Amino acid sequence: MPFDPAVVRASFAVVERRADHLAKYFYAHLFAHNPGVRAHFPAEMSEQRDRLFAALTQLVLRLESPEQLTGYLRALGRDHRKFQAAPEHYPAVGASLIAAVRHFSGHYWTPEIEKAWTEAYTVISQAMTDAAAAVPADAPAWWEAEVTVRHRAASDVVVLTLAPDRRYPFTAGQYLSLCSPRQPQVWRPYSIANAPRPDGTLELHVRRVPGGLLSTALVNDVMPGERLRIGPPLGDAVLAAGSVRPLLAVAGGTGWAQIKALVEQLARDGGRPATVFLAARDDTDHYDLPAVRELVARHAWLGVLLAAPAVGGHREEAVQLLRDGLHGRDSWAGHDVHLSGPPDLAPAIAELLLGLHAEPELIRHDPVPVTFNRARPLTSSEWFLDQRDVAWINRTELG
Ligand SMILES: NC(=O)C1=CN([C@@H]2O[C@H](COP(=O)(O)OP(=O)(O)OC[C@H]3O[C@@H](n4cnc5c(N)ncnc54)[C@H](O)[C@@H]3O)[C@@H](O)[C@H]2O)C=CC1
Repeated sequence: MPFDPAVVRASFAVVERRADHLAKYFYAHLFAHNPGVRAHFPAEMSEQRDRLFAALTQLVLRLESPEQLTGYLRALGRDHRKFQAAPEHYPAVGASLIAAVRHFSGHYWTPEIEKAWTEAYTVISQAMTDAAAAVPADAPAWWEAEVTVRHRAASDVVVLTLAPDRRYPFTAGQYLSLCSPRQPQVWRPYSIANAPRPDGTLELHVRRVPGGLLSTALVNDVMPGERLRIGPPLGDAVLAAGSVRPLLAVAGGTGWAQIKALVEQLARDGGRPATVFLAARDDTDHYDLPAVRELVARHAWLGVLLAAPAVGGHREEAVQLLRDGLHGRDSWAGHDVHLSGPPDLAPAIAELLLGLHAEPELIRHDPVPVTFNRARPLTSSEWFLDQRDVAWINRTELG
């Protein structure tokens, strides 16, 4: 490896708590030095700030094992064609990223650190530009897709059917990114909720997120006949090739979308024992029950357990119900495990299942977004003041 990941990580730890300021500085630097790039970003930048910057820094910080990231970076590079990202944009973004970290590092910044960041970023951008360049010239950077069906499945959830304008090859379990002309340049990921269909249509489950630009437009405003833009399929939380193991899936909320696609694919493949836990905030939040019942009625190998408290139940109650349900079995050894839901679900449920003998290499889920450690003290004096549990020596006991 040309650079030392530990150097990069240690240097980021110095500035991590100021991630908000870093992100602002990063975009200000990028747009000031490259005015043409501004048009590639949404008009409203507050939500965007966290995204690109967080994604970038997380990539740099995870570079310990570039071979693990290779597939991901390749997919990311192909996906970025939808932003009309050109090779010349990559050095511009890298320069602004490094300028931001340098600015907030103060006297901690050294030529060695700068070299490590530069080399780490080069590995990432090279992998992404190579991947974009390797895509056949006639392959689309994005697809146009018409909304053909819109079904309000719960007060804040819609199930959309999209018809892409060209063949859209994907594997059940993958997700795509979506953009509406109602919110230009705002791309958000959604799981494809079906196995590939002969008519090529795609099902998406969208919950309105408070303050969410795209989800609000999709749930409130988008109507059949409207056109959306979709990026290439992403993600590798697909069924293990050739597996005959029984399957356990845990879905929270609209995380059901991904699991539904996997169940459909299992059915195509002839079926094998599958247990699905479907968790929701409360009974009324189970939004796709007719489809769930139909799948269960049709496939004897499929069992679905609904876990949701009565209306008015707390989130903790919902989480506990799911945990109790999974504890209903002493061992999940030998199961292919798929987890899909809010960001904290996969790590929490994976940990619980490992305690119930699930095998780590058989657990699959989409990457979990990492949040910055804003609690990290800025200076050594802050660190000292932050230590609430000072282990004072109790002289009477000593005596
Ligand atoms: N729409 C889509 O295609 C997909 C959405 N997602 C994600 O799914 C999430 C769905 O959000 P909501 O419906 O608002 O979910 P939510 O926050 O209401 O959670 C749904 C249920 O999951 C369970 N749960 C949540 N966290 C848990 C934990 N730490 N341990 C155990 N159980 C837990 C609880 O039973 C909870 O009621 C979003 O974060 C979305 O990004 C994931 C994959 C696909």
